Parts: sequence; C-alpha cells; structure tokens
Amino acid sequence: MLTPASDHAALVAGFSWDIPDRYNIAADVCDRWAAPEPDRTAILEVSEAGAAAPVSYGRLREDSSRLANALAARGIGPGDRIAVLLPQSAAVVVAHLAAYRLGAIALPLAGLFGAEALRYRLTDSGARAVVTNAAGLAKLEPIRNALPDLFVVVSVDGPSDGAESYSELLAEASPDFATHDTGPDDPALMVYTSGTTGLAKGALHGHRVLLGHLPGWAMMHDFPAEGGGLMWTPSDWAWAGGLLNVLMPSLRRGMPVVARPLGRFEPEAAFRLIADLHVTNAFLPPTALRMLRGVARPRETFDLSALRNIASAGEALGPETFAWARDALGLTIGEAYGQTECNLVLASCARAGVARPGSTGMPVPGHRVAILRDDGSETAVDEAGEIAVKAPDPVLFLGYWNQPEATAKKFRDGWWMTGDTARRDADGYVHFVGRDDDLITSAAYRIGPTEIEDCLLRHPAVALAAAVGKPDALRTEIVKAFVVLREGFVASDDLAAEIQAFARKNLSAHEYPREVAFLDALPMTTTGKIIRRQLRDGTA
Ligand SMILES: CC(=O)SCCNC(=O)CCNC(=O)[C@H](O)C(C)(C)COP(=O)(O)OP(=O)(O)OC[C@H]1O[C@@H](n2cnc3c(N)ncnc32)[C@H](O)[C@@H]1OP(=O)(O)O
Repeated sequence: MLTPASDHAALVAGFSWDIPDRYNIAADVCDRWAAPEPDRTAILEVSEAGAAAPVSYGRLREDSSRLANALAARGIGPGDRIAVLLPQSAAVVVAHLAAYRLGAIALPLAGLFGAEALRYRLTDSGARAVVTNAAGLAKLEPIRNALPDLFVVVSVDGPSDGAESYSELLAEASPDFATHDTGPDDPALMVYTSGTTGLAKGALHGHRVLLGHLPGWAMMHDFPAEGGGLMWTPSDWAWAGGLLNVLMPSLRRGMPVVARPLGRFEPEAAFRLIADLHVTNAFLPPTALRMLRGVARPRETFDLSALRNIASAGEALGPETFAWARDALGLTIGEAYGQTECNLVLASCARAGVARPGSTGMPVPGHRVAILRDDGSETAVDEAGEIAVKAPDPVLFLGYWNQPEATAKKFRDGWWMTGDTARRDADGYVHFVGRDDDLITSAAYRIGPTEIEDCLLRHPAVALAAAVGKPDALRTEIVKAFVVLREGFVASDDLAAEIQAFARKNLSAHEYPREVAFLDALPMTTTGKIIRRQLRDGTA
C-alpha cells in the first residue's frame, strides 16, 4: 500500500508493487477482515426512506460462500460469466465475491441499461447466470428467448417465473466454500466499455486489477487510515469508477461503504446523506459536483464536518469546480484519470502536494504514464499528445472479450494508447485536453456513437441516424442525434420526444440523445461513412 509522503517524488521513491503468485479478490477484500473481525461493518445499506442497516464482513463471507455453493450446484464454474444487475446493495458485493470464489467472471451491468443494451452484453459475453431484482427481471423477460447461454437466474426479490429466490438459495446452501486457487492474471471481472467504432466491448480484468488500484485509491482519497471512515458514491457500482475507484478498494482497506438505491441525483439529498451518515470520503463525478454547486452555502445548511475528502474522475473537473470546492467546502478535490481498460493511473492529492487547478495530477506511483506524439516520442512541455501507459501494469486489462485484434490495435511499442489527449506542464502536472475522435463523454460516462445509432435505426420513423457529442456546461457533453426520417414521417417535437423515449427504454437512460435534430441527409464519405465531425462543427 502506498504510504503518505510530502511530495510526489518521495511517493514514487517509496513504492514498489507486491503482487503475490496466488491471489483472489474475495479472499483479499472480504476474508482478511471476516476472519479476525467478523462483525466489522463492511456495507451500510440505506433504504430509500433513509434507514441505515450495517452488513458485516462475516455476513458477506457467509452469504458469498453460500451463493458460490448454490451456483456451483447449478453448473456454474471457473471461467463462467455471472452477470450482476442490481442497484447498490450488499447483494452486489455478495454476487461479486461468489463469482471470484468460483473462479468465475463477474459481469456488472448498470441499472440504467434498457433491454437492448442488456441483450447485447449478455449475448456477447455468453453470460450463464444473472443475479438481479424484480426491475431487472422485467427488462430480461422480453429478451430471455434470445439468451440461450443464460440458464441460472436469481432474484433478490423472491422467486418468479423463470427466476429462483436469492434468499432461498442462500438458506439451502452450505456456508463453507473453498475459494478457487486463482493467480493474479486469472480473469475476475469484465466491464463493457464503449469505443469510437463498433458496439461496446467487454474489458476483461485479472484478479490483480484490485491490487493495481490501491495506490491510486489511496492518493485520490487522501490516504484514509486503515479501518476507519465511511465511503459513498452516487455512481453505479457497475461502472469501473464505482466498482474499482470506490467499492472494492475501500472494502479491502476496511472502510465501510454506503449502499443506497440510485435515483436521480439530487444535490440537496446528496448533502443531507453526507451529513446524516457522517460520510468521510465521497467519490463524486465532476457532473455531480457541478450540480452540487447550485446549493448555496452548503456548510451552513448541512453538517459536513465529517467529510474529509472528495475524489472525482470520469471527465475533466476544471478549475472553477476545483475552486468552488475549496471555497464552499474547504476541500481540495482529489482528481484522478483512468479508463475501464486501464484505470486510475493519474491522480492528485493535496496532502502529497500534488494538486493544481485544471490538472488531473501526476502519475500514480507504480504506473508509467507518458504523453506521446504520433511517432512515439515524448511531447515537449505544454505540447499536446496522447496519454499512454506502459505495459505491463497491474491495472491494464487482459484484453477485450473475444476480440484479440481490437486489443492489439490499442497497443503501440508496448504502450497502451488511451486515445485521450493531454499535455504536461513544466512541473510535470498532466492537463487533460480532450479527444479528437467520435467518442462522447457525458456525465463521466464514455459513450460510443455506434450503439446509439444502432438503437435509433430500429425506430420505425428513422432512416438514417448519427450521434455526436455537443459541448455542455453541466455534463461536459450531451448526446445529440441527427436523424433522417423515412418517407411518410414528418419532423415534429412529438416525434423527437418519441425517439428519445425509445432510446431511453431500449438502450439506456444515460445514453439517450438529449437533443434530436432532423436533417434531409447526413454528410457521408464516398464510401458511405457518416462524417460526424461536420455534424459536431455545424458545417454539415
Ligand atoms: C474510470 C472512470 O471512468 S470513473 C467514472 C465512471 N463513470 C461513472 O461512474 C458515471 C458517473 N455519473 C453518474 O453517476 C451520474 O451521471 C451523476 C451522479 C453525475 C448524475 O446523475 P443523474 O443526472 O441523476 O443521472 P444520469 O446521468 O446517471 O442518468 C441519466 C438519466 O437517467 C435517469 N435516471 C437516473 N436514475 C434513474 C433511475 N433509478 N431510474 C430511472 N431513470 C433514472 C435520469 O433521470 C437521467 O435522465 P434525465 O436527465 O433525462 O431525467
């Protein structure tokens, strides 16, 4: 674990990786605490009404062992994909730990996904089991026949047609399970992520991914003492950010994590939660922080005295929000950068003297990060280039699921090329510049245009569709769709709203186009590819 130091050079000098030959996330995150202190709180489950109930490490160990036994009895074993489609709750952790114990692969799926997004991810991954709730079952019901690999469905809301009851499964299974003997490079989890081209790809990670996150976690959260505090994020634990910047490393360090069902992000409610529960550490994406800025005098209105640190990632924070947090909250935000494939490689931390408005920070000790030109040479001071991470690195994924060529294309001379552009200032601080491709960054979500266009084309009125990012003060970008209608359909606000609702329902509530424009034709290359740049620039 990274220990606090007064400056970045001292942090780097004092660090070396310690990756054991045999390693399993479940043993490291849960059993290390459950064995000596079974009653220690791991998760604080908070109901929608605000009632808080602690769930201990001992309970997580027992329930995950029971679930592993139940899944094994139903034919699930090493290498199988186990989807987790649940809002923040102890059951999410139980399902992940059960997958790791089995040597299987946990496949977290966000609650905002619609049926089409779920169908694609469950089919592409060949998921064999899913742990979900009644809301998840309702989305799975119409696509169930299209999922031949899926043969175990477990619902935390009790048995129903085609689903077994989570609590009954646990009650019937043994609480003892011999955790699979895994190595650090054995697959543990897979998170789907969008790219510039094609549909989302499964980024497969080995068990080592957790160890790889610990130094960055320590830095961005300002070196929490082992075994203390309380962590909260509104981010769904299904994203790399929620899962690996927050949930798993916090549990590994003995810091309990708040589990609260996600609803629409409400700034006042967020401050109230921090005050009522005495949250010490929060992970709030820049969009959430920009929403919080709308609350006047938060420290006078809410008791935020327990809050020691806010960490942020997923999109550039910007100097204004950085300054607001210092003024309004008295906190210096720990910003961090990473991607689902290679996460938490840059971070800032006031206590280590690494904090500068407008900068994401410096390389986290243990990761070699460079800003490279197209010819592979390092850029000069203040010259923009592509952020690259040297392989091997414990946070670097094992590859895209079933797509070795797509994986190979993202490496150059042993460097993972992120596709993100940044510059380094004279003191070594990295400043995020942006992207020069079609990937959309909205509210810390990485959104590929293809999946949206694919969805829109299924709407009966749509002949052609293109999705681009439109700059937005709150969400960095919003998704804007340009649509050419089929003959017989007439452009109108009602039709635009209908197309938006269609994308929300079938694809996802976070990927739907917040603006729809109707065009007679889309700008195309001679080979028939949409020129999205012209749509972005308004030159189409
Ligand atoms: C490695 C890394 O990249 S780290 C970062 C990883 N990224 C993340 O974790 C994503 C972080 N972002 C978020 O968590 C959120 O966007 C927030 C907290 C910033 C803002 O949340 P919100 O504005 O409430 O909603 P969000 O952007 O998630 O969702 C979009 C839509 O879903 C809707 N929605 C949210 N929750 C629900 C729900 N439970 N049921 C139905 N709809 C919902 C919202 O109403 C919103 O639609 P609208 O604005 O048209 O009303």
